[in-house]
Amino acid sequence: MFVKICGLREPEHVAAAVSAGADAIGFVLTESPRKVTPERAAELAAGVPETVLTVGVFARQSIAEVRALADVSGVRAIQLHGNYPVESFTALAEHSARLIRAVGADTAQPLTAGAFGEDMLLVDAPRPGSGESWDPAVVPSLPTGRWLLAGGLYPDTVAAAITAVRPWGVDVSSGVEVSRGVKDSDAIRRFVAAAKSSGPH
Ligand SMILES: O=C(O)c1ccccc1NCC(=O)[C@H](O)[C@H](O)COP(=O)(O)O
Repeated sequence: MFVKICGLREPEHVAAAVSAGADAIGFVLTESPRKVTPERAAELAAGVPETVLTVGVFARQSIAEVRALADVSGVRAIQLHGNYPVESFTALAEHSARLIRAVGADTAQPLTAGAFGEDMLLVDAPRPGSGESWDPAVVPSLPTGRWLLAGGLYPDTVAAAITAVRPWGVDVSSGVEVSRGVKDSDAIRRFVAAAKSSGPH
């Protein structure tokens, strides 16, 4: 089970995620209580093993801005929220080896992992980073393949969610926080352990 911990802002929480066995860590480079500067993301990512994917999270920014922020931060992957067309992914594919396409579970589009050339599809609540969950029963067809379940997951609920929808991976932000934008190392460890013990992909 691939596990991404998103919205990290402090070195101790990066260390907690990496030592717990997270596969990816996210830095929010767009408007959010979790926003960090690209320079801060670069500091936080320094020393993170290459086996852990560092992800820059973007929403409704121009591709030129995404490129510029990704360059300064040095993230190894780019996560795009906000109905970007396939051309945006094509343009960024030359820039970054790994792309994550984030969509709301309420999208009218088919949930097909890889349809835009992305490495992973992230199916999220309509309001990203809100801690709100969504009901898989209202989605006509869940994806197969490399897709991440996100939205309102917590250390105590992630195992049941994995059992219910069998994603390839999971992503969390609010569920490992003590207050909005403030992460908790113990919750990060508990989340990773619960997700990893829920079996393979
Ligand atoms: O986290 C944010 O504040 C954010 C802001 C704007 C776009 C995306 C954002 N987060 C993206 C993520 O990958 C979150 O981890 C994902 O939406 C799940 O969030 P949560 O429900 O809080 O666990």
